[in-house]
Amino acid sequence: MDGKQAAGRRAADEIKDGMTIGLGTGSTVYYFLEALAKKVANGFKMTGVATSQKTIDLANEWKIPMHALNDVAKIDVTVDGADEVDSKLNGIKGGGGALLYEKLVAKASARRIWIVDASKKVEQLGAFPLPVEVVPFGWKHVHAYLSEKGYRPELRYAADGQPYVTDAHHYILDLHLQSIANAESLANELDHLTGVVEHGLFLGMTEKVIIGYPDGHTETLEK
Ligand SMILES: O=C[C@H](O)[C@H](O)[C@H](O)COP(=O)(O)O
Repeated sequence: MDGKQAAGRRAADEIKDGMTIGLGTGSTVYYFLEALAKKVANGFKMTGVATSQKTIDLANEWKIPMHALNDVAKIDVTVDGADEVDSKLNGIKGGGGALLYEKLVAKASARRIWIVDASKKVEQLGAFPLPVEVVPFGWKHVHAYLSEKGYRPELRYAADGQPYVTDAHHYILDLHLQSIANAESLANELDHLTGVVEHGLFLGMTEKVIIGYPDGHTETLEK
């Protein structure tokens, strides 16, 4: 077992029969979905709302019942991964490119739980490159602006050498900041920048973080 598996399995214990559950994206969420699929196979009733095409594909393969976000009135709890988490439960997400749909699903959720391994715990956010989702039209001008600000943006590429395209058909600029002194102010700046659709700063957007360790034990941080 690794830390991701421990956290993913532990999060499945939080799910109650009849819930509508936001399903995050990534390699840690994979283990949560695996545990959820076992519950469903044993007769557990639930509805999932996915945050990416990758998660829809996995859920379909594992016969987890799904609805689109527009088809549910509310989500009881969302379980998602994160790339970095600080002690105030603020985080960076979007390493897998799913930040926009993840933020939409998180905002529609009554409760949010993040599942991570211990490597994701940080003193200060920013060593992980901050993903910024931008519209392809004129993206070079947004890149130039962010460069001038000293944010060291880098266009994300896919394995085929083409720009990485998100599920919502946007590009991603990863900001190589090293550390973020004032996350609120940076989030506010990015929120108001024309051409930016969303960014990976998730501030005050989770109530619980489950940290998994290689020996299988977990630690929970709560607000
Ligand atoms: O866009 C991807 C998501 O924000 C993921 O939840 C995040 O990148 C963590 O992924 P993983 O669990 O694979 O490290």
